[in-house]
Amino acid sequence: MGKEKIGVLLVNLGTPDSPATKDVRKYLREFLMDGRVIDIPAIPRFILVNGIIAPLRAPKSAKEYAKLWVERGSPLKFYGYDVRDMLQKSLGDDYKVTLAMRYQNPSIEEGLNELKAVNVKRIIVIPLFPQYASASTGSVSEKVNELVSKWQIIPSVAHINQFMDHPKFLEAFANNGKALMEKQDYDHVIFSYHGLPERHIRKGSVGNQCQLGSCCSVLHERNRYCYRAQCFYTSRELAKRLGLKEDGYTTTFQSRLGKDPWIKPYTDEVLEELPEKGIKKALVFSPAFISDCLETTIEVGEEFKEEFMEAGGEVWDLVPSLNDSETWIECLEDLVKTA
Ligand SMILES: C=CC1=C(C)c2cc3[nH]c(cc4nc(cc5[nH]c(cc1n2)c(C)c5CCC(=O)O)C(CCC(=O)O)=C4C)c(C)c3C=C
Ligand SMILES: [Fe+2]
Ligand SMILES: [Fe+2]
Repeated sequence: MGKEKIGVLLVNLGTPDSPATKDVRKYLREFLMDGRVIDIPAIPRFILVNGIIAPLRAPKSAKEYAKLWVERGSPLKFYGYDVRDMLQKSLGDDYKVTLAMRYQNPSIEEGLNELKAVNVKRIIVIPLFPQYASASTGSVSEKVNELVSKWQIIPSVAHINQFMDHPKFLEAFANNGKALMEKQDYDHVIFSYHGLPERHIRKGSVGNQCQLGSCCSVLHERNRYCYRAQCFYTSRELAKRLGLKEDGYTTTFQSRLGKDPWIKPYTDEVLEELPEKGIKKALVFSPAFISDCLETTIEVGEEFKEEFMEAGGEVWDLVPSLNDSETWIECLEDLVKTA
């Protein structure tokens, strides 16, 4: 009998199969029909997603995806494969590493089946989201549990549910920022995270103690899975590594969808006010994403840049994501080995 392996399942959010409107519509439908993403009852959700959001949004999003697409496809996916291969190489033959996407392809079912085929004795699931949110991390864990629970033999499964405080994660992002800071002086640094409806934070708040205000500026035992508090914590830790003073950076939230209030401050509102305060050269991090994707390259790198320039700004530089950096692979290796 060969030596039993440990399985590692890396899971990112997902991306359409192509930038064609029909594929983007299919992706949006699967994504937004997840009850952890649009958290309303299934029938109104079905009507909202299939009757309004997916048909209206798909053509516009498809144009954005066309700008993002390169010869190898969507960065979220091709960097995912590169990272899988690099991690497999550094972990060696005692492990089997697979990549999956929560929505579309390669599916979580395919990823798990690859691990089942080599009869892994244990599975370590790493949702590729630095900060915990029910809509991202929680959804991946729920899907993995649902699928594995149907297996005849259920292996032990460990879920890594956040890694925003891992020293290698912070070092990898800080290094990418420092490389730009060596070439250019910036007036201010913005840490722009994916947003969430405020309701999601309230629902996940232990004892309803989150007021969505300054309470999130301290991370402690009771709020340690508050997404907003984890984002502020990530900014503080990155700021320390970059040598920034408290007034040298701002934490903001982007990518609102729908009319409900999302967590504040909003990136687009903050950036418009910066030039009149004398902040004309901005460096922008997107530390909720481990690889370049639509929300970083297009939304931050192009759309926000245009808005900043129109408001009187001069420099708006996006820090590249972790992608296939060595320090990021070391972070993943350590997460696996200490799981
Ligand atoms: C960082 C983790 C993410 C959380 C939390 C999250 C929540 C969330 N997202 C939407 C709606 C959309 N997000 C879209 C793209 C997108 N979202 C994440 C990550 C998180 N989302 C990533 C990595 C991406 C990019 C994927 C890529 O292919 O590059 C989109 C699709 C793009 C668009 O049409 O603008 C939507 C829609 C909601 C509603 C939500 C929480 C409630
Ligand atoms: Fe999203
Ligand atoms: Fe909070």
